Order: sequence, then C-alpha cells, then structure tokens
Amino acid sequence: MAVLETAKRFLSFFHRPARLLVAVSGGSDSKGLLLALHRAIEATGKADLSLAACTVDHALRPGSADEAEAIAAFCASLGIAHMVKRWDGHKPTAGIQAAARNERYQLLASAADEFGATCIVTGHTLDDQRETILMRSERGQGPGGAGMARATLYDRRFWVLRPFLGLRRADIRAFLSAEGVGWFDDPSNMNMRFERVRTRERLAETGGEVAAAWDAASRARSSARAAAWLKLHARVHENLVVSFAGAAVAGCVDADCRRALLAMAAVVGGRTHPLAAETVTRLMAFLERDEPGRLTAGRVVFDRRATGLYLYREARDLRLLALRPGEAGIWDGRFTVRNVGNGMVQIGATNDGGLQQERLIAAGLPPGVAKRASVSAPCVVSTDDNCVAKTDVEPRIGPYDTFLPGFDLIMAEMIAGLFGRQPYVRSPVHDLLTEMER
Ligand SMILES: Nc1ncnc2c1ncn2[C@@H]1O[C@H](COP(=O)(O)OP(=O)(O)OP(=O)(O)O)[C@@H](O)[C@H]1O
Repeated sequence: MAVLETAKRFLSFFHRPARLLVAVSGGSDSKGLLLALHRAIEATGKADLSLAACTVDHALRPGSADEAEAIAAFCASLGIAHMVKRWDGHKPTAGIQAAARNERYQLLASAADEFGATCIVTGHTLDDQRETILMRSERGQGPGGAGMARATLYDRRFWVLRPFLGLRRADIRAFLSAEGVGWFDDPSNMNMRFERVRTRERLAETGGEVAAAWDAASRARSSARAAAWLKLHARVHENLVVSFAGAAVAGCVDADCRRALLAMAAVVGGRTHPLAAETVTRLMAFLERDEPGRLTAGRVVFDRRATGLYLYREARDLRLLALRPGEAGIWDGRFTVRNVGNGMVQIGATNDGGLQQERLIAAGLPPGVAKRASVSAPCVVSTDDNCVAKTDVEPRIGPYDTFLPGFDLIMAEMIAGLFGRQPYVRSPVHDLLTEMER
C-alpha cells in the first residue's frame, strides 16, 4: 500500500539513531502519518528509530482539549509517548491562522526539546501542497509560486519533515479506514473566511490542474545558481553593508540573480518576507537605468555609484530593545543580541557612528556609504548604574532563520557564510536535496 511504503522509504533515509516527533492534530493526515510510521517501524524492527507525538491545543474552540485527550489515548494504545501543548497566550482577532501557526511551531519545537527528538514530522499532503502553490501564486509570486519543501529548518533548531507531501489525502483516509481508525474533521476547514478553505474549494472545482506546475528540484537548482552568483559578486562589510560590483548589477535581469539580490536586501532590511512585486518592478527600473542615485525600498537604501551597488539599512524607525541580564532578543530584525553582563541594557542605533564609519572606510567603502550606513549599527545606549554592559551580537538572516525550506539551503548557507555565521544545522536524513526533493 502506497501509504505504508512511503513511510518505510522515508525511514530508510535516516541517520541512526533518531527519534521523530510527530505533530498530530487528530485530522486524517497526521493520524495516518503517525500510524503508518508506527507500522513501518514495527514491520522493519528498527530499534534505533523511535516515535514521540505532540498535539497543540490552540484552545480556540470548545472541545479542543477533549480532542487532544482523545489523541493522547490513541497514542497510548500504540505505546507512543505523547504530549499536549496548550496555547495560553494572547490571541489576536486579525490574522489568527498565522498567529496560531507561529505558536504551533514554537510549541512543537519545545516538545521536541523535551522529548530529545531529532526532528519534527508533519502530515502535509499533496492536497495541501496544491493549495499552497495556488495561494502563493495568487498573492503575486507569479505562476508556479513556491510550494512547501519536503524539509524545512525551523528556528535554526529542528528540521520539519513532510514525508506525505506526495500523497493524496484520499489514500491516507483509505489507509486509516482499512486499519479501523477514525479521525476528527476540524470545523475551521469549512470556514470560508479563511483563504486556504476558499482555495481548496476552487481546486476541487478545477481538479487541481492550475497548481501542478512547480517542482522543488528546479527551485533547488535555481538556489544553487543564486548562491554561485552571490559568491562571485557580493561582499558583506561589518555586517552592515552589502556591496556588488557594478558589472554584476546588470546580471539582475536574470531571475536567479534577482532572487539572490532580493534575499540579501531582506537580510539588510531585517525582514522575513521579500519585497512586494510592484516594489521589485520599481527597483529593477532603477537598476536598469544604470545611473548613480539612491532608492529606498523595504527599509533598505540601494545606493548606486560608479564603483558599484551598496545596500544598507535606512536610518529610520530604529527602535530600542531592553534586555535583562541573561536575556536575548532580536534588534531591528537584523541582529540577535544577548545580554551577558550583570545589568539591564538598552540596545539602539549607534551613538558613535564615527568609529563604525572609520571601519567601513578602512574596509574600502566610499566615505558617503560608510557615513550613511554607520548610523544603523547596533549599540548599547544605556545600562544600569554601576554595571558593565556586555553583549553578544550575531547577525540574523531574516528570510531564513525562522523557516528555511530545504530547496533554498544552498543559498541560505552562502548568505550565512558571507555574514560570518556558522552553517545551519544538518538535516537528520541523508542527502536532503537529492533524496528528499526527488
Ligand atoms: N494542532 C496541531 N497539533 C499538532 N500538529 C498539528 C496541529 N495542527 C496541524 N498540525 C500539523 O501540521 C500539519 C498540517 O496541518 P494544517 O494543514 O492544518 O496546517 P497548515 O496551517 O496548513 O500548515 P502549516 O504547518 O504549513 O502552517 C498536520 O498534518 C499536522 O502534522
């Protein structure tokens, strides 16, 4: 049967020993995944692979706690350790699905920590994939906008693997029915307020044809080309300025190079998302003019000079971040700062641009660029009386540090390296890009 075979094949890719945390919502996909992985381990007698499970109770509707308990009982019947994580924090009225998703991944990662898991596994299916591709392409990412990766690194800590991404939901349901196991149907899956639900309806009408044109392997190849272009042409100075040689800029008409440039711009601007399509059009027109000048987009100044193109953070809206001793936080989306001193500190934009400016000039940047870029450097602007401020500062790779899709790993590694960062955590499966994305 396709479902069980898929589970067995997936397990065969693992570096051993491994402990997989299965994210089980109680819907058919994740319940089918848990059961299929359990049966696959039973059938192959792989003692060096084990399962644990976690259910996130979003506490958004009555009865959710009972459903979580029912999943706990199902796991107990299989002898699988299970944990319920409840979302107790503030729940916004707008964007509830996105907020629930962020919270869910955080809670799953904390469960993975507690279980000593090697990775997290979710039950996304081909049906989910088609919806995602259609939604993203309609949001302006063009036809065939990116789909989900089979493997995504969450928060630089855990790989989230999606072994059923090539399977249809109907097959998983048939597998569960044959095993005599039922599932919950989440009522929010019927709520037409949600974009995903509307997309699902439309796909059902068109038979899923619209969304088929995307494949992870070609995206991974494009990512590799983008990385090669960055290696040749991009330089990072003091983690504040990214420069490109003048001749390289003309290359941005190529889609891969453009993606690389936009990813760098997102890092410099401290943003997780790429620029909107109309802003990209404006930027490309500016670059094609090939004349000295400045354009600001997505909190980044694109400073075009005879010597090249320079990207740096615009000196606006640089907020303060207060950190207690031992605490870490993200400043301006661009730097993770940890307070390793003994007093409270406030991080803000530098009040001594002069020193930074000298460093940037010494690194070979035009004085005008050095001057403008230096004022967006992080710095301790105040600390408690009689305390010595001490901080660890690390640059953030905004587009990839929270969710890094496997097909962008090569480009993300290149960017992280240019910013002097350690490589991302390795995936627990062999040869991620060739085997997982096939
Ligand atoms: N409440 C939950 N508790 C544990 N796992 C969950 C929960 N909700 C979803 N998941 C996991 O995520 C998978 C996808 O679920 P669903 O399609 O509802 O989420 P999504 O919001 O579309 O996906 P994404 O994880 O990309 O946000 C499920 O198969 C399951 O593995």
